[in-house]
Amino acid sequence: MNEIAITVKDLVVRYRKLNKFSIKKQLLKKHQRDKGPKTFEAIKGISFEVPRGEILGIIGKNGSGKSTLLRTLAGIFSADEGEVDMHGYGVSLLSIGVGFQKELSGRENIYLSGMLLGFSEDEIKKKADEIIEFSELGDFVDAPVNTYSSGMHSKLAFSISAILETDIMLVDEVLSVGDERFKKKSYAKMKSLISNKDRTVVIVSHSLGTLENLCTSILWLHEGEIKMIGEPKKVIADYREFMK
Ligand SMILES: Nc1ncnc2c1ncn2[C@@H]1O[C@H](COP(=O)(O)OP(=O)(O)OP(=O)(O)O)[C@@H](O)[C@H]1O
Repeated sequence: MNEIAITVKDLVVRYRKLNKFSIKKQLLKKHQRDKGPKTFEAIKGISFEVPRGEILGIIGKNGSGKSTLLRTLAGIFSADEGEVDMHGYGVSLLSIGVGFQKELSGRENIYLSGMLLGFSEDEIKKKADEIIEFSELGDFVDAPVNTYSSGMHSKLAFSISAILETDIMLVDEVLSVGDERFKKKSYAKMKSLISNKDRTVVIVSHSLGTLENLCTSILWLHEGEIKMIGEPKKVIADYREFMK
């Protein structure tokens, strides 16, 4: 089966650079004209394809563009140039710190996130108890999310995406969510989600050992460009050598 789940073609993603605000300059009324380009290119025209069922790991040093790429695949950022095609598959992003309405309760956010992922209210209702149980939030599930600790926040985020399974799962560094026990539990859950041969997974992580175990292919991103893509052992070995 050689079906393609994700196509990325000549993708460019830019951030707008904010003018630095300086109180000192304001006070001295010294306005300096901002020189140089107004945008920063985080992804510089990359192309690759992910076949259905593949588990693609993305590695690269800090600031190389991994999260930017993942968020573009998730549709949170849009391409400034080029294109991203998820071929009509349902996509969810497992990530810490995105997507909750903080004044709403955990339970309300389960419904909201589920609907944003394209599930019906009935489908979410059927899975809600399982999500709450997996998240270990207990009664806190009915408290506003802005009262949660960061650990509770990420446990809920993980549980929603992990229980409401989608065809394509994008995973951003959540392999280390919560305390030791939850970490083990979420890793096991990830493994079972990944083991579904129809599911396509893209994982961003700095845990090279974990990626080598989980992934069928690795993409090494370097300063917004693809340095290497291919067999996990080979790419990770070269990356380790490079990072020495
Ligand atoms: N909101 C933003 N505005 C401007 N520049 C940004 C913004 N977010 C990220 N960048 C820049 O884009 C580049 C890529 O960032 P990104 O977060 O994608 O890197 P990363 O590979 O995920 O890094 P890390 O391993 O540290 O998580 C970095 O140079 C970063 O400074």
